Amino acid sequence: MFKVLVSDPISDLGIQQLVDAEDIIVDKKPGLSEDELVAIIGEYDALLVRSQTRVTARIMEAGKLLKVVGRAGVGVDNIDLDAATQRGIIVINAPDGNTITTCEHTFAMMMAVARHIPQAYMKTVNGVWDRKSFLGVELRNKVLGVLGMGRIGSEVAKRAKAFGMDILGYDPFMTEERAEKLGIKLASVEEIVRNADFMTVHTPLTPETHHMIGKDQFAVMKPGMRIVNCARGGIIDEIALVEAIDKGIVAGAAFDVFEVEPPAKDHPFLKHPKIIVTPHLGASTVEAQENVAIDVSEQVLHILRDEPFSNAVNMPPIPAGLQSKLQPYFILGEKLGSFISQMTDGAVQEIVVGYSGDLAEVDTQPLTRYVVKGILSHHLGTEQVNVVNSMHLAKERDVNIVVQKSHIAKDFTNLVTVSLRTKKEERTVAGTLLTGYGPRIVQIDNFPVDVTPEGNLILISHNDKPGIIGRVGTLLGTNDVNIATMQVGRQLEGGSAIMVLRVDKGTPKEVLEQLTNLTELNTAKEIKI
Ligand SMILES: NC(=O)C1=CN([C@@H]2O[C@H](COP(=O)(O)OP(=O)(O)OC[C@H]3O[C@@H](n4cnc5c(N)ncnc54)[C@H](O)[C@@H]3O)[C@@H](O)[C@H]2O)C=CC1
Ligand SMILES: O=C(O)C(=O)COP(=O)(O)O
Repeated sequence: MFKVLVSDPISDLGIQQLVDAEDIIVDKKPGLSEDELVAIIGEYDALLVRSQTRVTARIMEAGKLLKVVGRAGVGVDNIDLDAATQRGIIVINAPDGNTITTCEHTFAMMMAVARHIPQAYMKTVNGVWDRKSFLGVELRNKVLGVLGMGRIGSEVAKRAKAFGMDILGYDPFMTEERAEKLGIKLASVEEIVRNADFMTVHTPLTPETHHMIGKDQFAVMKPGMRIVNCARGGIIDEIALVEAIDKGIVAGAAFDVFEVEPPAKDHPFLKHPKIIVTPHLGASTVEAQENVAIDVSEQVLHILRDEPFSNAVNMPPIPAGLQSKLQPYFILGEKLGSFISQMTDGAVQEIVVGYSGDLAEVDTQPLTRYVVKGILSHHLGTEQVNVVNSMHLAKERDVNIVVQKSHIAKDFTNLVTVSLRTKKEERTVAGTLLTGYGPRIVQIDNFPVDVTPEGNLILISHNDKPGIIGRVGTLLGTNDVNIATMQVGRQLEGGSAIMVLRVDKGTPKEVLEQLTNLTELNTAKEIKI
């Protein structure tokens, strides 16, 4: 049974699939403080949030069972991603569900600031019939600057065209072709600031976008500009904006978000006649809330059930086509990692992963994470290591990871080779996926073998001399260790050789020691997969 904690107001309909799932218990406890969350998070496998809950390192530290933090929305700036990655907690968001809703709120704000709607409403309901103070402007034929041309920015641009606006867009990832398709002109921040009549921001808040519109930009801004921020507080410098309005540079501003939320009671925006505000309502429609909750619940279910999932924020995304191609190899990669780490002595210094054949053609980075997970799990424990933090944990321990690719895979269509270098030795295993048979280890060091990496194994290195197999069999038999299968590999008759035995249960330490005392037997290691 998995326990899911919902700590922000999230659509009931959206999380219904979690509530209905037989293996899930959902607890809804919105509005908890950090201390309250720390006190209870230990019993939960998943945490679902919106933007109110700050998911801090302390909360994740206390979340001993926590596998996933699901954000029912886009921005994850309320979640300590580094802490999550270090602890192997997957953070997912729901990036598509609130795009249109937030785009529409942006237009509501743009129209409202152009026509002074909130100010006019206040006067009217207070009994003042004032038709002189609220002369507005049209959107038609105006230049709209859009900073951040992602999902929301692009939708804003499309709709702005219907209003007859000319659009200047800035986004470091925007290509000329895409700009042309959207019917907008690419421009720099400075060009937008100097030329736009309206400006709207749709970037995440990052060190790069923090105060990207500040004193310097207001100094060269086209007088009379109107500014909308439905993205994140802090992209526009709040103090510099108030100054720019008071100097007559900016004609008006509409903000849905603040540098600190909720803003202090004496925040300069709250009483300013030319600034209109909403309390972070960009994503607040029935439709968007259902969409994001459905999306995030679906992925949380996949993660808890160990199924393929999407929208992880602290892991590079795997395109769907690649995911289906690599998926069968994930188990092979992890088993190879586990196998080699158990057969190698000493602290790991370097991992070399080789991909040959068809695998050389694709992005194998996700698969490398599984190999590294398999290796590190042996040393750090399976609870501590997963595909989110495996590369991070390796880096933290100064383990060098080298990936090599070759189109030639000897006798196999695909081959994954893993070499481990420690202070003491360097060992290698190679494996492949046999259609219909699953993962196979086909090489251990220089010895060709055919081993199914599963269950209790004993890896023996010995000299290829008559009688050795019999002696091993007798010793194990005497100690009640039943051999299920046996594989022997050698390169030269009479030379060094290896034996891989699958046995029905774990082999006691004393029996392994007795094995190494047999004549012509060099080492014996237990490997559990
Ligand atoms: N007010 C609200 O309730 C809501 C706010 N948001 C916020 O809106 C923002 C945009 O959301 P989406 O469009 O869904 O995200 P997105 O990821 O699709 O788009 C963000 C775009 O910003 C661009 N970008 C990043 N750094 C930049 C920089 N330095 N200069 C210019 N562009 C830069 C990216 O290349 C990307 O295209 C996010 O911050 C999100 O959290 C989203 C939904 C609701
Ligand atoms: O999705 C986002 O980034 C938002 O800002 C929406 O926030 P909310 O879920 O309404 O608290």
